[in-house]
Amino acid sequence: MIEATLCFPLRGHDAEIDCEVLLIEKRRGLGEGWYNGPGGKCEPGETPRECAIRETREEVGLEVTDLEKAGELTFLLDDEGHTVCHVYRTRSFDGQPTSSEEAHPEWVSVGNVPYDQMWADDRLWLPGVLEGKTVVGEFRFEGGEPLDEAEFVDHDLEWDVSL
Ligand SMILES: COc1nc(N)nc2c1ncn2[C@H]1C[C@H](O)[C@@H](COP(=O)(O)OP(=O)(O)OP(=O)(O)O)O1
Repeated sequence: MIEATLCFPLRGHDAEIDCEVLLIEKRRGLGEGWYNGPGGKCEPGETPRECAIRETREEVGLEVTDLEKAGELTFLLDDEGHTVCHVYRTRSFDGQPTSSEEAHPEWVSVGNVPYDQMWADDRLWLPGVLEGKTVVGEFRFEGGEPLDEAEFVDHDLEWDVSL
């Protein structure tokens, strides 16, 4: 199974109206053309936390620290484990987000996240993660590779878990 990460840098106050999340518009690879958090696949010997920090640096040039684990998501494709994705959020970072070949960054109000331009599962778990909750989820897709062309069919979620 692929091990991957997502990192959601946050800025502003906790109130939904003031708080913004850094999303990327993915420019290549899985989920190309959709919005997501910075992230990617773990390299051999790398912890998920190290991966989230490296991917955020490589994709948008931001040095994130004090990552808080917010979720563990398993994506199944045709009943087989495809990807386990470790989700982090943080309010600590240095630098200004800049575009790379992989990603175009954009600060978005947490009340205005473009779920209609994101993976179909995101609207189920990302709002809670942006509110500060923790989640473990399993999401089933059908229709064969690649995952971003498969159909999202079903899910299970457990909130406020210890990660
Ligand atoms: C199935 O639902 C998904 N939802 C969300 N929000 N994100 C997902 C989903 N499935 C995969 N992802 C994430 C996990 C990774 O952050 C990216 C995919 O990363 P990619 O395959 O592009 O990995 P990289 O290491 O960045 O790419 P290279 O191999 O080109 O270096 O999507």
